[in-house]
Amino acid sequence: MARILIGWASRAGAASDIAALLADELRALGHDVDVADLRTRPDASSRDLVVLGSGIQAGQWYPEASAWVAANESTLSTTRVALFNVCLNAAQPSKRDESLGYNKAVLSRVDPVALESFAGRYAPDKVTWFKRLFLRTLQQSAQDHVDEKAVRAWGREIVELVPL
Ligand SMILES: Cc1cc2nc3c(=O)[nH]c(=O)nc-3n(C[C@H](O)[C@H](O)[C@H](O)COP(=O)(O)O)c2cc1C
Repeated sequence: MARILIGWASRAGAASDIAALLADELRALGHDVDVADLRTRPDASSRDLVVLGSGIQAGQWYPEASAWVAANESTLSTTRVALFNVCLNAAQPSKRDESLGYNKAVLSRVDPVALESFAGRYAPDKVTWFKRLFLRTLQQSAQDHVDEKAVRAWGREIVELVPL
């Protein structure tokens, strides 16, 4: 049984839903899983695997996720880490490199065993007027691409990387 922390940062709920799906999958495999909003500054120590995920705005992880990674850099350097982001570009296979590229800033601080980008959702009612203006320039309408099967499959993949 592995001790696993899944930390997430979310605005529209896609990254937190994905974190919950991963937790469900890993618990079903018999692992000990804590799931935490990174704003609560969870403890990274004594974990066999730390899974970190953030939604993306303007090509960046959310600030609380980047801040938590910076604050825990030294613990993470001796821990197996898997990273994922959640964005709309990931819904388009032709934009996979761009989507994975949104993890770049975090990669300067951690060396993950796995890296993923999941397709998220856009819910206009969860976005402020000012940010909707930004998105309109990207021509986005309401959409939900969260793919439960893909998320659960990645969960099974990353736990295989933990020697037991
Ligand atoms: C203001 C704003 C900026 C965004 N910028 C990007 C972007 O640069 N690239 C992208 O692929 N998706 C972008 N998105 C889409 C989000 O990444 C998507 O809604 C994702 O589901 C967010 O994760 P969350 O639901 O956990 O907050 C943006 C969304 C908003 C509201």
